[in-house]
Amino acid sequence: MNILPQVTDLQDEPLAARLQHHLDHKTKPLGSLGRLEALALQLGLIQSSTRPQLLHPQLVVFAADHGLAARGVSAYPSDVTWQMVENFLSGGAAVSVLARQHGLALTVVDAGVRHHFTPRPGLLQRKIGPGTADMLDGPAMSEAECASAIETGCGVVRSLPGNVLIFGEMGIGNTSSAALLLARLSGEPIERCAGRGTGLDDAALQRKIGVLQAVLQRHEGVDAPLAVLAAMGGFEIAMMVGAVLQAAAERRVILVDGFIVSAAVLVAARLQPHVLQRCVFAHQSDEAGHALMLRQLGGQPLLQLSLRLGEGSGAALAWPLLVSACRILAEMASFEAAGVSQQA
Ligand SMILES: Cc1cc2ncn([C@H]3O[C@H](COP(=O)(O)O)[C@@H](O)[C@H]3O)c2cc1C
Ligand SMILES: O=C(O)c1cccnc1
Repeated sequence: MNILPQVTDLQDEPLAARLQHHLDHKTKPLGSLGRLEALALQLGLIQSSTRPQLLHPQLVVFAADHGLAARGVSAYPSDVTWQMVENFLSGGAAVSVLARQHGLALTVVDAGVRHHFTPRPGLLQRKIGPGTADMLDGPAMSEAECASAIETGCGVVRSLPGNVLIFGEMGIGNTSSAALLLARLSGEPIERCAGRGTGLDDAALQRKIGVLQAVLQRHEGVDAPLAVLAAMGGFEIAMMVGAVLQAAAERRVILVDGFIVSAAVLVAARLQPHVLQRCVFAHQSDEAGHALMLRQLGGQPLLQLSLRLGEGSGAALAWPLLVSACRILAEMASFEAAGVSQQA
């Protein structure tokens, strides 16, 4: 593979101090805007500015199918992947509604759905293959396919305008991939990483865990992030790894959705740790394993709404908080300017 995008350290003590000074002198008790203040500071550091501005936010949904889905790890059939892609494009999915509500440009990327789509606006055809292979039999994808997916993800980000990327995904079976990536990269037992996904009952969840255990055994000794991604990832996840690396290298803000997007961030962060400085974690999904994933990433989610959908829905819901954080920095008066008395 060509060289991965390089992600530099954003640490800038003088700028952080200036941002904190601005926040501390706004007309409010010290620290009273809580997490919004930390968010404002992070956005300022990403953009190297005391007046960060969010321009042309792009919501990008990566979609692909998974060979492992044939093993009964999801409550829904693989056909739902392409059917939901059609639904995203015709405007009827949750993420379509939320993108419309918030004025977010929505792009769907076919990273490897087992279906032929007719070309249309809003759809990028970037198929690596017709779904991954069954990872119980061998690697989900070859190293060449994995590299191609990562490079394609980089290219998708390069082709989009603006300074904010909001990532979402669609792919029946992909909570399995995400759980496997978490288990192998963190060393945590699969029982702590895997969840009900689209809504498995207790018995089906136990069967899913059994399948995932067998997958981990099949790929025993595979530890390097890119090898783990090829063995147990998905085309949409690998493409998101590239997209995250590229967005981070360009110092764009990355708004992370739920469990599956977080798994892509986990892989990207193992390759380039400073990626995490650009990531805002939108919410903590109800998918079991996401809390553990966020701990691994050192990420504090903005929202906790018991969502367990994916698509980028949680990220779209968190978007206005980023806008508010920027506007607080830009528009709120200081004690001095407003003539308000400071702490006694
Ligand atoms: C109708 C429908 C819409 C969805 N939108 C996102 N997902 C979510 O569910 C899938 C992951 O769960 P699992 O690993 O159990 O298959 C992903 O496609 C994810 O985005 C959906 C799932 C369904 C059924
Ligand atoms: O958190 C997610 O992204 C998620 C959870 C369940 C199903 N699909 C996605």
